[in-house]
Amino acid sequence: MATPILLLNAGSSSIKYQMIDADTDEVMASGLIERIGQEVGVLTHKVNGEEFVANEEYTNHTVALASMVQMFADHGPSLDDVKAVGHRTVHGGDKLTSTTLIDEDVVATLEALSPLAPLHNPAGIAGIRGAQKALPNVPHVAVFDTAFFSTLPPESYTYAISTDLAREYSIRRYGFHGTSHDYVSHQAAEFLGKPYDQTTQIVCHLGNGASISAIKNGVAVDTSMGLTPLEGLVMGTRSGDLDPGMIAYLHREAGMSTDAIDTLLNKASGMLGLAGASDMRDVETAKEEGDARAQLAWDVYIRRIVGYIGRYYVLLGGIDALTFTAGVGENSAAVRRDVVERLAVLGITLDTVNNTVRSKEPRAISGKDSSVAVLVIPTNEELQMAHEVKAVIA
Ligand SMILES: Nc1ncnc2c1ncn2[C@@H]1O[C@H](COP(=O)(O)OP(=O)(O)O)[C@@H](O)[C@H]1O
Ligand SMILES: CC(=O)OP(=O)(O)O
Ligand SMILES: [Mg+2]
Repeated sequence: MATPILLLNAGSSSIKYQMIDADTDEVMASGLIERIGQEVGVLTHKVNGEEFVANEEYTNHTVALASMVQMFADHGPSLDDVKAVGHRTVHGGDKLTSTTLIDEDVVATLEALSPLAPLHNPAGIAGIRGAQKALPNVPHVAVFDTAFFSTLPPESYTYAISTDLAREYSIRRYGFHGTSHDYVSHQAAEFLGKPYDQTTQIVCHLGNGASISAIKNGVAVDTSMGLTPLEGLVMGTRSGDLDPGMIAYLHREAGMSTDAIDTLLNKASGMLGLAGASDMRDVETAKEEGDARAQLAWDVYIRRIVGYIGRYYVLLGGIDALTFTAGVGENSAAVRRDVVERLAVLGITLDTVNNTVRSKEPRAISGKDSSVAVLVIPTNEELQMAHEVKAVIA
Protein backbone atom coordinates (compact mmCIF):
# COMPACT_ATOMS: atom_id res chain seq x y z
CA MET A 1 0.00 0.00 0.00
CA ALA A 2 1.24 3.40 -0.95
CA THR A 3 -0.42 6.80 -1.07
CA PRO A 4 0.94 8.48 -4.21
CA ILE A 5 -0.05 12.13 -4.29
CA LEU A 6 0.56 14.49 -7.20
CA LEU A 7 1.60 17.98 -6.07
CA LEU A 8 1.39 20.96 -8.39
CA ASN A 9 3.11 24.27 -7.70
CA ALA A 10 2.00 26.62 -10.47
CA GLY A 11 3.81 29.92 -10.89
CA SER A 12 3.22 32.72 -13.36
CA SER A 13 5.37 31.11 -16.07
CA SER A 14 6.25 27.73 -14.64
CA ILE A 15 4.81 24.63 -13.02
CA LYS A 16 6.83 22.56 -10.57
CA TYR A 17 5.45 19.11 -9.75
CA GLN A 18 6.23 16.05 -7.69
CA MET A 19 4.61 12.71 -7.16
CA ILE A 20 5.23 11.70 -3.55
CA ASP A 21 4.25 8.59 -1.64
CA ALA A 22 2.82 10.31 1.40
CA ASP A 23 3.30 7.14 3.49
CA THR A 24 7.07 7.03 3.05
CA ASP A 25 7.90 10.55 1.72
CA GLU A 26 9.50 8.83 -1.29
CA VAL A 27 9.67 11.06 -4.38
CA MET A 28 8.30 8.88 -7.20
CA ALA A 29 8.75 11.53 -9.89
CA SER A 30 9.40 15.23 -10.14
CA GLY A 31 9.48 17.81 -12.85
CA LEU A 32 9.49 21.39 -13.96
CA ILE A 33 7.82 23.10 -16.88
CA GLU A 34 9.44 26.46 -17.61
CA ARG A 35 8.78 29.35 -19.99
CA ILE A 36 5.07 28.73 -20.35
CA GLY A 37 3.71 31.30 -22.80
CA GLN A 38 7.02 31.71 -24.64
CA GLU A 39 7.89 30.31 -28.05
CA VAL A 40 9.94 27.42 -26.73
CA GLY A 41 9.19 25.98 -23.31
CA VAL A 42 11.09 23.25 -21.47
CA LEU A 43 9.61 20.30 -19.62
CA THR A 44 12.01 18.25 -17.50
CA HIS A 45 10.62 15.04 -16.02
CA LYS A 46 12.68 13.01 -13.53
CA VAL A 47 11.89 9.43 -12.61
CA ASN A 48 14.11 6.61 -11.25
CA GLY A 49 17.27 8.67 -11.66
CA GLU A 50 16.51 9.28 -15.35
CA GLU A 51 15.70 12.66 -16.88
CA PHE A 52 13.40 13.24 -19.86
CA VAL A 53 13.32 16.64 -21.56
CA ALA A 54 10.78 18.05 -24.00
CA ASN A 55 10.98 21.37 -25.81
CA GLU A 56 7.62 22.56 -27.08
CA GLU A 57 5.53 25.65 -27.19
CA TYR A 58 3.37 25.65 -24.08
CA THR A 59 0.94 28.43 -24.94
CA ASN A 60 -0.68 28.31 -21.51
CA HIS A 61 -0.81 26.30 -18.27
CA THR A 62 -3.53 24.01 -19.65
CA VAL A 63 -1.33 23.00 -22.59
CA ALA A 64 1.65 22.57 -20.25
CA LEU A 65 -0.31 20.28 -17.94
CA ALA A 66 -1.43 18.12 -20.85
CA SER A 67 2.26 17.64 -21.76
CA MET A 68 3.06 16.72 -18.16
CA VAL A 69 0.31 14.08 -18.26
CA GLN A 70 1.83 12.73 -21.50
CA MET A 71 5.25 12.51 -19.81
CA PHE A 72 3.75 10.41 -17.02
CA ALA A 73 2.06 8.20 -19.64
CA ASP A 74 5.30 7.75 -21.62
CA HIS A 75 7.83 7.40 -18.81
CA GLY A 76 5.82 6.67 -15.66
CA PRO A 77 4.92 6.33 -12.95
CA SER A 78 1.28 5.73 -13.86
CA LEU A 79 -1.11 8.49 -12.86
CA ASP A 80 -3.77 5.80 -12.42
CA ASP A 81 -2.49 5.07 -8.91
CA VAL A 82 -2.59 8.70 -7.75
CA LYS A 83 -4.88 9.04 -4.72
CA ALA A 84 -5.19 12.83 -4.72
CA VAL A 85 -3.81 15.99 -6.29
CA GLY A 86 -2.55 18.86 -4.14
CA HIS A 87 -2.48 22.37 -5.58
CA ARG A 88 -0.34 25.17 -4.20
CA THR A 89 -2.81 28.01 -3.99
CA VAL A 90 -1.44 31.42 -3.23
CA HIS A 91 -4.33 33.64 -2.15
CA GLY A 92 -7.26 32.27 -0.19
CA GLY A 93 -8.35 35.65 1.20
CA ASP A 94 -10.23 35.68 4.49
CA LYS A 95 -12.58 32.82 3.48
CA LEU A 96 -10.15 30.04 2.58
CA THR A 97 -7.63 29.80 5.39
CA SER A 98 -6.76 26.11 5.64
CA THR A 99 -6.18 23.11 3.37
CA THR A 100 -9.47 22.50 1.55
CA LEU A 101 -11.09 20.02 -0.85
CA ILE A 102 -11.63 21.87 -4.12
CA ASP A 103 -15.17 22.25 -5.43
CA GLU A 104 -16.73 24.82 -7.78
CA ASP A 105 -17.27 27.28 -4.90
CA VAL A 106 -13.58 27.16 -4.03
CA VAL A 107 -12.58 27.82 -7.65
CA ALA A 108 -15.04 30.73 -7.82
CA THR A 109 -13.52 32.21 -4.66
CA LEU A 110 -10.00 31.87 -6.09
CA GLU A 111 -11.16 33.59 -9.28
CA ALA A 112 -12.63 36.44 -7.26
CA LEU A 113 -9.28 36.79 -5.42
CA SER A 114 -7.17 36.91 -8.60
CA PRO A 115 -6.76 40.72 -8.48
CA LEU A 116 -4.95 40.22 -5.13
CA ALA A 117 -2.46 37.70 -6.57
CA PRO A 118 -2.31 38.53 -10.27
CA LEU A 119 0.85 36.50 -10.94
CA HIS A 120 -0.29 33.46 -9.01
CA ASN A 121 -4.03 32.77 -8.68
CA PRO A 122 -4.79 32.63 -12.44
CA ALA A 123 -1.93 30.14 -12.88
CA GLY A 124 -3.16 28.12 -9.91
CA ILE A 125 -6.70 27.99 -11.31
CA ALA A 126 -5.41 26.88 -14.72
CA GLY A 127 -3.46 24.14 -12.93
CA ILE A 128 -6.57 23.01 -11.08
CA ARG A 129 -8.66 22.93 -14.27
CA GLY A 130 -6.00 21.06 -16.23
CA ALA A 131 -5.45 18.50 -13.49
CA GLN A 132 -9.18 17.99 -12.92
CA LYS A 133 -9.47 17.14 -16.62
CA ALA A 134 -6.57 14.67 -16.48
CA LEU A 135 -7.51 13.14 -13.12
CA PRO A 136 -11.28 13.54 -12.82
CA ASN A 137 -11.85 10.75 -10.30
CA VAL A 138 -9.58 11.74 -7.41
CA PRO A 139 -9.93 14.50 -4.81
CA HIS A 140 -8.20 17.79 -5.63
CA VAL A 141 -7.01 19.73 -2.61
CA ALA A 142 -5.93 23.36 -2.27
CA VAL A 143 -3.04 24.17 0.07
CA PHE A 144 -2.84 27.88 0.83
CA ASP A 145 0.28 30.03 1.02
CA THR A 146 -1.58 32.19 3.51
CA ALA A 147 -2.60 29.45 5.99
CA PHE A 148 0.55 29.50 8.14
CA PHE A 149 0.02 33.21 8.79
CA SER A 150 -3.54 32.92 10.11
CA THR A 151 -1.97 33.38 13.59
CA LEU A 152 -0.69 36.92 12.94
CA PRO A 153 -1.87 39.22 15.74
CA PRO A 154 -4.09 42.21 14.81
CA GLU A 155 -1.27 44.73 15.33
CA SER A 156 0.69 42.85 12.69
CA TYR A 157 -2.02 42.29 10.09
CA THR A 158 -3.78 45.65 10.36
CA TYR A 159 -3.00 48.47 7.94
CA ALA A 160 -3.46 51.97 9.28
CA ILE A 161 -6.40 52.83 7.03
CA SER A 162 -10.12 53.26 7.75
CA THR A 163 -11.32 50.19 9.61
CA ASP A 164 -14.68 50.33 7.77
CA LEU A 165 -13.01 50.30 4.37
CA ALA A 166 -10.63 47.55 5.45
CA ARG A 167 -13.53 45.41 6.63
CA GLU A 168 -15.60 46.00 3.50
CA TYR A 169 -12.79 44.95 1.17
CA SER A 170 -11.03 42.40 3.44
CA ILE A 171 -7.92 44.56 3.39
CA ARG A 172 -5.34 43.20 5.81
CA ARG A 173 -1.94 41.58 5.71
CA TYR A 174 -2.22 37.88 4.79
CA GLY A 175 1.37 36.74 4.24
CA PHE A 176 2.51 34.18 1.63
CA HIS A 177 5.01 31.35 1.14
CA GLY A 178 3.43 29.92 4.30
CA THR A 179 3.94 26.30 3.27
CA SER A 180 7.66 27.00 2.98
CA HIS A 181 7.95 29.00 6.22
CA ASP A 182 6.03 26.25 8.01
CA TYR A 183 8.21 23.43 6.66
CA VAL A 184 11.52 25.23 7.09
CA SER A 185 10.82 26.51 10.60
CA HIS A 186 9.94 22.98 11.75
CA GLN A 187 13.12 21.65 10.15
CA ALA A 188 15.13 24.39 11.88
CA ALA A 189 13.76 23.50 15.33
CA GLU A 190 14.44 19.83 14.65
CA PHE A 191 17.99 20.63 13.51
CA LEU A 192 18.58 22.52 16.76
CA GLY A 193 17.00 19.70 18.78
CA LYS A 194 14.53 22.15 20.34
CA PRO A 195 10.75 21.76 20.72
CA TYR A 196 9.05 23.79 17.96
CA ASP A 197 6.90 25.68 20.43
CA GLN A 198 9.99 26.79 22.34
CA THR A 199 11.87 28.04 19.28
CA THR A 200 11.84 31.68 18.26
CA GLN A 201 13.12 32.27 14.77
CA ILE A 202 13.37 34.33 11.63
CA VAL A 203 13.06 32.55 8.26
CA CYS A 204 14.24 34.24 5.05
CA HIS A 205 12.55 32.64 2.01
CA LEU A 206 14.56 34.18 -0.82
CA GLY A 207 13.40 32.85 -4.19
CA ASN A 208 12.03 34.62 -7.20
CA GLY A 209 9.36 35.85 -4.83
CA ALA A 210 10.79 36.52 -1.37
CA SER A 211 9.50 36.97 2.15
CA ILE A 212 10.70 36.90 5.75
CA SER A 213 8.75 35.58 8.71
CA ALA A 214 8.99 36.08 12.44
CA ILE A 215 7.97 33.04 14.51
CA LYS A 216 7.72 33.34 18.29
CA ASN A 217 7.67 30.04 20.18
CA GLY A 218 6.24 28.27 17.14
CA VAL A 219 3.62 30.90 16.28
CA ALA A 220 3.93 33.11 13.19
CA VAL A 221 3.65 36.71 14.43
CA ASP A 222 4.85 38.76 11.49
CA THR A 223 5.83 38.45 7.85
CA SER A 224 6.97 40.82 5.14
CA MET A 225 4.30 40.11 2.49
CA GLY A 226 0.92 41.70 3.03
CA LEU A 227 -2.42 42.04 1.25
CA THR A 228 -0.67 40.79 -1.90
CA PRO A 229 2.68 39.10 -2.58
CA LEU A 230 4.09 42.49 -3.60
CA GLU A 231 4.92 43.95 -0.18
CA GLY A 232 8.23 43.56 1.61
CA LEU A 233 11.54 42.47 0.16
CA VAL A 234 13.03 43.37 -3.21
CA MET A 235 12.30 40.39 -5.52
CA GLY A 236 13.11 39.15 -9.01
CA THR A 237 10.53 41.35 -10.71
CA ARG A 238 8.64 42.88 -7.75
CA SER A 239 9.49 46.14 -6.01
CA GLY A 240 8.55 45.14 -2.49
CA ASP A 241 8.01 48.08 -0.10
CA LEU A 242 7.71 51.56 -1.50
CA ASP A 243 6.00 54.81 -0.63
CA PRO A 244 2.29 54.25 -1.45
CA GLY A 245 2.20 57.89 -2.53
CA MET A 246 4.18 56.82 -5.59
CA ILE A 247 1.13 55.09 -7.07
CA ALA A 248 -1.01 58.22 -7.28
CA TYR A 249 2.06 60.18 -8.41
CA LEU A 250 2.76 57.79 -11.30
CA HIS A 251 -0.91 57.88 -12.24
CA ARG A 252 -1.12 61.66 -12.30
CA GLU A 253 2.33 62.65 -13.52
CA ALA A 254 3.30 59.73 -15.78
CA GLY A 255 -0.27 59.15 -16.97
CA MET A 256 -0.05 55.47 -16.09
CA SER A 257 -3.25 53.46 -15.66
CA THR A 258 -3.75 51.33 -12.55
CA ASP A 259 -3.16 48.20 -14.66
CA ALA A 260 0.08 49.65 -16.01
CA ILE A 261 1.26 50.49 -12.49
CA ASP A 262 0.30 47.00 -11.28
CA THR A 263 2.30 45.43 -14.11
CA LEU A 264 5.24 47.76 -13.47
CA LEU A 265 5.47 46.90 -9.77
CA ASN A 266 4.82 43.15 -10.13
CA LYS A 267 6.57 42.26 -13.36
CA ALA A 268 9.09 44.94 -14.31
CA SER A 269 10.56 46.08 -10.97
CA GLY A 270 12.81 44.50 -8.36
CA MET A 271 16.11 43.17 -9.69
CA LEU A 272 14.78 43.31 -13.25
CA GLY A 273 13.92 47.00 -12.96
CA LEU A 274 17.16 47.92 -11.22
CA ALA A 275 19.72 45.67 -12.91
CA GLY A 276 17.97 44.47 -16.07
CA ALA A 277 17.95 40.82 -14.92
CA SER A 278 15.54 39.07 -12.56
CA ASP A 279 17.74 36.05 -11.92
CA MET A 280 20.05 36.55 -8.95
CA ARG A 281 22.82 34.54 -10.65
CA ASP A 282 22.92 37.08 -13.49
CA VAL A 283 22.89 40.01 -11.09
CA GLU A 284 25.70 38.51 -9.04
CA THR A 285 27.84 37.87 -12.13
CA ALA A 286 27.24 41.39 -13.45
CA LYS A 287 28.09 42.87 -10.04
CA GLU A 288 31.35 40.92 -9.93
CA GLU A 289 32.20 42.23 -13.40
CA GLY A 290 31.84 45.77 -12.07
CA ASP A 291 28.39 46.64 -13.44
CA ALA A 292 27.25 49.67 -11.41
CA ARG A 293 23.51 49.00 -11.88
CA ALA A 294 23.91 45.43 -10.64
CA GLN A 295 25.92 46.66 -7.64
CA LEU A 296 23.20 49.13 -6.69
CA ALA A 297 20.48 46.50 -7.15
CA TRP A 298 22.46 44.12 -4.92
CA ASP A 299 22.93 46.78 -2.23
CA VAL A 300 19.23 47.68 -2.21
CA TYR A 301 18.32 43.96 -2.04
CA ILE A 302 20.66 43.24 0.90
CA ARG A 303 19.74 46.39 2.82
CA ARG A 304 16.04 45.52 2.69
CA ILE A 305 16.66 42.02 4.07
CA VAL A 306 18.91 43.31 6.85
CA GLY A 307 16.27 45.92 7.78
CA TYR A 308 13.57 43.26 8.17
CA ILE A 309 15.84 40.99 10.22
CA GLY A 310 16.64 43.87 12.56
CA ARG A 311 12.97 44.76 12.90
CA TYR A 312 11.92 41.19 13.65
CA TYR A 313 14.84 40.62 16.01
CA VAL A 314 13.59 43.51 18.12
CA LEU A 315 9.91 42.56 17.85
CA LEU A 316 10.71 38.99 18.91
CA GLY A 317 13.05 40.10 21.69
CA GLY A 318 15.92 38.00 20.31
CA ILE A 319 15.94 34.73 18.36
CA ASP A 320 17.28 31.19 18.48
CA ALA A 321 17.76 30.79 14.74
CA LEU A 322 18.05 32.75 11.52
CA THR A 323 17.41 30.52 8.51
CA PHE A 324 17.93 31.01 4.77
CA THR A 325 15.89 29.04 2.24
CA ALA A 326 14.58 28.94 -1.39
CA GLY A 327 16.53 29.44 -4.64
CA VAL A 328 18.66 32.42 -3.56
CA GLY A 329 18.75 31.63 0.16
CA GLU A 330 19.92 28.05 -0.43
CA ASN A 331 22.40 28.78 -3.22
CA SER A 332 23.86 32.25 -2.91
CA ALA A 333 26.70 32.25 -0.40
CA ALA A 334 27.34 35.88 -1.30
CA VAL A 335 23.83 37.00 -0.34
CA ARG A 336 24.08 35.15 2.99
CA ARG A 337 27.55 36.62 3.64
CA ASP A 338 26.52 40.18 2.86
CA VAL A 339 23.41 39.89 5.05
CA VAL A 340 25.04 38.22 8.06
CA GLU A 341 28.09 40.54 7.99
CA ARG A 342 25.71 43.40 8.74
CA LEU A 343 24.26 41.60 11.78
CA ALA A 344 27.47 41.76 13.82
CA VAL A 345 25.87 44.41 16.05
CA LEU A 346 23.48 41.66 17.24
CA GLY A 347 26.35 39.27 17.91
CA ILE A 348 25.36 37.17 14.89
CA THR A 349 28.36 35.89 12.97
CA LEU A 350 29.12 33.60 10.04
CA ASP A 351 31.50 30.70 9.48
CA THR A 352 32.76 31.86 6.10
CA VAL A 353 34.03 28.39 5.15
CA ASN A 354 30.83 26.52 6.03
CA ASN A 355 28.88 29.23 4.26
CA THR A 356 30.41 28.28 0.92
CA VAL A 357 29.81 24.53 1.25
CA ARG A 358 27.15 23.38 -1.23
CA SER A 359 24.73 20.77 0.05
CA LYS A 360 21.10 19.74 -0.19
CA GLU A 361 21.10 18.98 3.56
CA PRO A 362 20.11 21.33 6.39
CA ARG A 363 23.28 22.89 7.79
CA ALA A 364 24.60 25.50 10.22
CA ILE A 365 26.76 28.34 8.91
CA SER A 366 27.07 30.40 12.08
CA GLY A 367 30.43 31.38 13.50
CA LYS A 368 31.61 29.68 16.72
CA ASP A 369 30.92 32.83 18.73
CA SER A 370 27.55 33.62 17.11
CA SER A 371 24.74 34.56 19.51
CA VAL A 372 22.24 32.92 17.16
CA ALA A 373 22.29 29.76 15.02
CA VAL A 374 22.46 30.73 11.35
CA LEU A 375 21.08 27.92 9.18
CA VAL A 376 20.57 26.99 5.54
CA ILE A 377 17.60 24.65 5.10
CA PRO A 378 16.33 23.55 1.68
CA THR A 379 12.61 24.15 1.45
CA ASN A 380 10.25 21.44 0.24
CA GLU A 381 6.81 22.90 -0.31
CA GLU A 382 5.69 19.76 -2.18
CA LEU A 383 6.52 17.42 0.72
CA GLN A 384 4.74 19.66 3.21
CA MET A 385 1.76 19.79 0.84
CA ALA A 386 1.74 15.99 0.49
CA HIS A 387 1.35 15.61 4.26
CA GLU A 388 -1.45 18.17 4.38
CA VAL A 389 -3.29 16.59 1.44
CA LYS A 390 -2.98 13.14 3.01
CA ALA A 391 -4.52 14.46 6.24
CA VAL A 392 -7.47 16.01 4.36
CA ILE A 393 -8.30 12.91 2.30
CA ALA A 394 -7.92 10.54 5.28
N1 LIG B 1 23.41 29.48 -7.45
C1 LIG B 1 22.56 30.47 -7.32
N2 LIG B 1 22.97 31.68 -6.93
C2 LIG B 1 22.11 32.70 -6.81
N3 LIG B 1 20.81 32.61 -7.03
C3 LIG B 1 20.33 31.43 -7.42
C4 LIG B 1 21.17 30.29 -7.58
N4 LIG B 1 20.38 29.26 -7.97
C5 LIG B 1 19.12 29.74 -8.06
N5 LIG B 1 19.08 31.04 -7.73
C6 LIG B 1 17.93 31.95 -7.70
O1 LIG B 1 16.77 31.29 -7.29
C7 LIG B 1 15.65 31.85 -7.98
C8 LIG B 1 14.53 30.87 -8.03
O2 LIG B 1 14.20 30.51 -6.72
P1 LIG B 1 12.93 29.60 -6.43
O3 LIG B 1 12.86 29.41 -4.97
O4 LIG B 1 12.98 28.39 -7.29
O5 LIG B 1 11.82 30.62 -6.90
P2 LIG B 1 10.34 30.44 -7.38
O6 LIG B 1 9.77 29.29 -6.60
O7 LIG B 1 9.72 31.75 -7.04
O8 LIG B 1 10.40 30.18 -8.85
C9 LIG B 1 16.21 32.16 -9.35
O9 LIG B 1 15.54 33.26 -9.92
C10 LIG B 1 17.63 32.53 -9.04
O10 LIG B 1 17.70 33.93 -8.92
C1 LIG C 1 3.66 34.13 -3.25
C2 LIG C 1 4.88 34.16 -4.08
O1 LIG C 1 5.50 35.19 -4.19
O2 LIG C 1 5.26 33.01 -4.67
P1 LIG C 1 6.52 32.79 -5.63
O3 LIG C 1 7.73 33.10 -4.86
O4 LIG C 1 6.44 31.34 -6.04
O5 LIG C 1 6.35 33.73 -6.80
MG1 LIG D 1 8.64 29.34 -4.93
